[in-house]
Amino acid sequence: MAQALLRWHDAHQFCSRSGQPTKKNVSGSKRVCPSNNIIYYPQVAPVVITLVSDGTRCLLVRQSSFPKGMYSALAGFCDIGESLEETVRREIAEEVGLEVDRLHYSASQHWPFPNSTLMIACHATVKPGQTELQVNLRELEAAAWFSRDEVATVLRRNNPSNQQQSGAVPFWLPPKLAIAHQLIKEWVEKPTCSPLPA
Ligand SMILES: NC(=O)c1ccc[n+]([C@@H]2O[C@H](COP(=O)([O-])OP(=O)(O)OC[C@H]3O[C@@H](n4cnc5c(N)ncnc54)[C@H](O)[C@@H]3O)[C@@H](O)[C@H]2O)c1
Repeated sequence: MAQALLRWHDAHQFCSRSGQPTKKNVSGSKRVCPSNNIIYYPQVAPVVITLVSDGTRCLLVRQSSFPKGMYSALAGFCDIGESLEETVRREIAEEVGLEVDRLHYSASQHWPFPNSTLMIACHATVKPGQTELQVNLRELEAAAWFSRDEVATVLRRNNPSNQQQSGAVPFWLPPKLAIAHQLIKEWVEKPTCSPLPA
């Protein structure tokens, strides 16, 4: 958190209107341009992270930038003018070609890597008959459905070095501090996170 704020100050040394140096206030909560009094506040970008389920399986994805073997939930930045629900539906359609049936909020987290984001975690369901993936390979390296048992096993042994030794688990999940981990754990532990359509 402190590092994220320091990085923001470092990147906002000059006023974008006057080009003059900006000044940090005493608490570090903003910067002001002395020549025109424009105030700059630290920015936080909203990002939705969604665990998609078809009722019995969940969808995990990987990007080529992820550490080797790691799979996670689907994340994406909110575009200007979008509601969180619209972002979730758009990202899932764009990245894996699925249509969201139901959606509910789980939790949120400030994530400072590499810049400040507010992660908004949700569970989404798709209809059981509509689970065929069309993976957007410009965004993702892979995406696949995993059963509750498979994910529960990986969560129990979620340490990449353990897995290299045992070779028993084919992938691993984000660490506990990441909201992606909490979202996946919640789905494994609470079957109500993925209600089937009535
Ligand atoms: N805490 C967690 O559990 C967790 C899990 C997954 C992702 N994340 C974070 O969520 C963020 C987004 O994840 P991702 O996988 O989409 O990331 P990404 O870094 O792959 O970004 C995807 C694309 O979004 C665009 N982008 C970058 N910054 C943007 C901004 N401020 N506004 C709009 N678009 C922007 C860029 O074109 C980028 O290529 C990253 O910062 C990532 O670290 C956190």
